[in-house]
Amino acid sequence: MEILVYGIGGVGGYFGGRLANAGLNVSMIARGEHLKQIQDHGLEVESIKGDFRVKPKMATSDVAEVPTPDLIILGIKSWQIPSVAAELKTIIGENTVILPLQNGADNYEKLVEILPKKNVLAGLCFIVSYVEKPGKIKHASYEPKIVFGEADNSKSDRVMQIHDILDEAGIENNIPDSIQLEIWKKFLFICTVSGIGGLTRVPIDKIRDSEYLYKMMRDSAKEINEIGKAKGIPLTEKHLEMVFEIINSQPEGTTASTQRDIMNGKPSELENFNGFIVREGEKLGLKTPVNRFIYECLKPMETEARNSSQ
Ligand SMILES: NC(=O)C1=CN([C@@H]2O[C@H](COP(=O)(O)OP(=O)(O)OC[C@H]3O[C@@H](n4cnc5c(N)ncnc54)[C@H](OP(=O)(O)O)[C@@H]3O)[C@@H](O)[C@H]2O)C=CC1
Ligand SMILES: CC(C)(CO)C(=O)C(=O)O
Repeated sequence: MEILVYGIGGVGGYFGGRLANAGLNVSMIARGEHLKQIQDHGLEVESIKGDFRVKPKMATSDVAEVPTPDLIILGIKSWQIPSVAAELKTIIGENTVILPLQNGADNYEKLVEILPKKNVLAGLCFIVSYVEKPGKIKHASYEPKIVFGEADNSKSDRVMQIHDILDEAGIENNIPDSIQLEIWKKFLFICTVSGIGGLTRVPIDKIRDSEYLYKMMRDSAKEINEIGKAKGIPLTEKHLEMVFEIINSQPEGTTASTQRDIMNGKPSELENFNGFIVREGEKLGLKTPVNRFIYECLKPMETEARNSSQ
């Protein structure tokens, strides 16, 4: 099986690295100094699950150079999906399967606006990892896991085959009964903590310590839950409570990856998180005042981050 991992950051680098290290045919799309280091010295992964260095079958910045992939794993940020999907359209084969691992609730929908539905799966992942320096990925904490499935949640031969490959590479994975519910459960958590975390610029324990901010976080989560429900996702009050159990059990100092991007003045997934909730609320006729407040407060900084990264 030919596997292409597009985007060798925290997520693509860890999971792509594990697959390559298991001896699978993995090609990697990276760029700049990171690509050069991977080409010259292989990809280094320092992980709480064991360190390794691996030479992928190919590392390039040009998708046209890679063999037609059977499986493409997307390790890019969610706002990069439209441009990357347009690029992939030129190289996929009849049976290529594309697996997105991004945070965000509408990555599948964005992909199928550009790519044939039959080529696209839905998915997400759990890990805390990042590019420590060009050529090196650091997996700092969290038991890594991929959750994925067909859009109709059928246990097709191809998802079972991917499940076997992930198992072979020692990557914990799960094909749930409803991938849409799993995506929204994670989104409910990540959107809740990232927006308010990015705005207050403090870790989760400091937000928990403030009665005012904790209530604001709950109100934000309630709005996200309502939007999900209105879109037909079987979210309930139980899911809201589960998210707050997770929030309440996070150790001191915890920040989410999107919150860190916001705090570091980098382009972030703000548009795909709180911005998405605001726009969906408008479409559905549901008010989202807390998410709008967070979004509008962070938007000028996001615009500046994007302008200065070009
Ligand atoms: N990191 C984490 O711990 C977790 C992240 N997630 C989610 O996973 C997704 C990916 O996040 P993460 O891995 O942290 O992001 P990173 O920024 O670490 O990785 C994205 C990578 O894609 C590369 N890339 C983007 N466009 C191109 C291109 N055209 N050509 C070549 N390379 C490209 C980037 O390169 P460059 O740096 O040059 O732009 C970067 O190396 C996000 O949706 C995030 O929310 C989910 C769970 C945990
Ligand atoms: C919450 C966590 C660490 C789980 O994978 C995550 O997705 C993120 O920080 O982006």
